[in-house]
Amino acid sequence: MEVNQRVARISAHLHPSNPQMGLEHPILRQADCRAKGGASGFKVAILGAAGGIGQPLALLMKMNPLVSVLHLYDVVNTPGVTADISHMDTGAVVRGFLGQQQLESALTGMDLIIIPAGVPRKPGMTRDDLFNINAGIVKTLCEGIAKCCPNAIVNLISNPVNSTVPIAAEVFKKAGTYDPKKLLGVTTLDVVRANTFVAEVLGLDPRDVSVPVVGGHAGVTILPLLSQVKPPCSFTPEETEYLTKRIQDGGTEVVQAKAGAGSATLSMAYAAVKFADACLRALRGDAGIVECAFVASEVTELPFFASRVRLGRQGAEEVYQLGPLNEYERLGLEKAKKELEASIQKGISFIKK
Ligand SMILES: NC(=O)C1=CN([C@@H]2O[C@H](COP(=O)(O)OP(=O)(O)OC[C@H]3O[C@@H](n4cnc5c(N)ncnc54)[C@H](O)[C@@H]3O)[C@@H](O)[C@H]2O)C=CC1
Ligand SMILES: O=C([O-])CC(=O)C(=O)O
Repeated sequence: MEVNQRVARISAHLHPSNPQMGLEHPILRQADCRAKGGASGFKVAILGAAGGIGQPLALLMKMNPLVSVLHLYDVVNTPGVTADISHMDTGAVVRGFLGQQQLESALTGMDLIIIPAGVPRKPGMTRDDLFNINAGIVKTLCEGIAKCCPNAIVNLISNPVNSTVPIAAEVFKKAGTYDPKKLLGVTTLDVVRANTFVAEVLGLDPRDVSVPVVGGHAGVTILPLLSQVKPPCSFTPEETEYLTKRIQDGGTEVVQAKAGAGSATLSMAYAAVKFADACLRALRGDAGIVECAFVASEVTELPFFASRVRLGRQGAEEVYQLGPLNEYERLGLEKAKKELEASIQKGISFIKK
């Protein structure tokens, strides 16, 4: 076949959102290459991929050997981010999608959807102050998921997580696609921080420390269970107070340090990849994978709660009880539940109203 004919044929097969489209490469076009791509592994989409979390998250997911196809969706800047990341010499094939009209193409066929879309906090704001903007964004994205990939596992990062997870659940219920096991609010950053701060106090390597963090993802709803730290250890009342507060205020610490330039992005991308990788290993069939996440729950009287969950092919296949709490943690739990109840209700009402 003449090169010109071949290029014409291949151009017709290029995805309309391919960021390479319009770039005139000499003689050989991208789709003209012999690589098949996506032969084995999972298909992952990041929604909000051009943002502060989205970009490093995309970078790290492109490095994950379990990912065969990586879709990057945002309402701005995905062509540049996609072109950039697609040059990394790792296995995943990267495709970019820009704007609402390409949302369905971005979602179709995906196994795992990670959502860091939405506005971040500025100093003086609570996560709940983001509700008015982010609730609508999460609703639209979840409507797309219900339509195009209703069986995908969803990792929801957008704040306020305590309300956006109930919003997503209501959207899926309305569409008749809700599977509570597959909707997971990402609270891994709380665990990552807790491991780091506890390791600092104990003089250990953070990689050797595991702290369960339960409840939710905002202020007092973030409840580290310091009585259940592994390796087993004990804390003075002062250490307990310091650690609990620092873990609960970890997000605000970063928001203040960034002084108006957003909230945690790099540590969040790290945490999101840690969690997404656990979900992918579970999808592959690995046994014994346990992570904390904000999920539909019967652990308390609230319909959603963060606790340790066992991940499997279906998502959060088992939600673990909290285990024995000390007096400090019991008091913390009561405070957490009060605030959580209102945030969950706010999310549900946003869709039901
Ligand atoms: N769960 C957690 O532990 C954490 C959650 N977050 C939350 O993650 C969210 C994102 O934070 P950043 O990346 O720092 O914000 P950012 O503003 O840097 O990026 C957000 C991205 O979302 C995109 N976006 C806006 N509307 C969209 C839509 N309708 N569809 C797709 N994309 C859309 C924006 O264009 C932007 O690229 C915030 O809500 C933040 O509060 C942040 C840190 C930790
Ligand atoms: O604090 C924020 O707004 C972002 C966030 O959720 C975190 O860093 O934990």
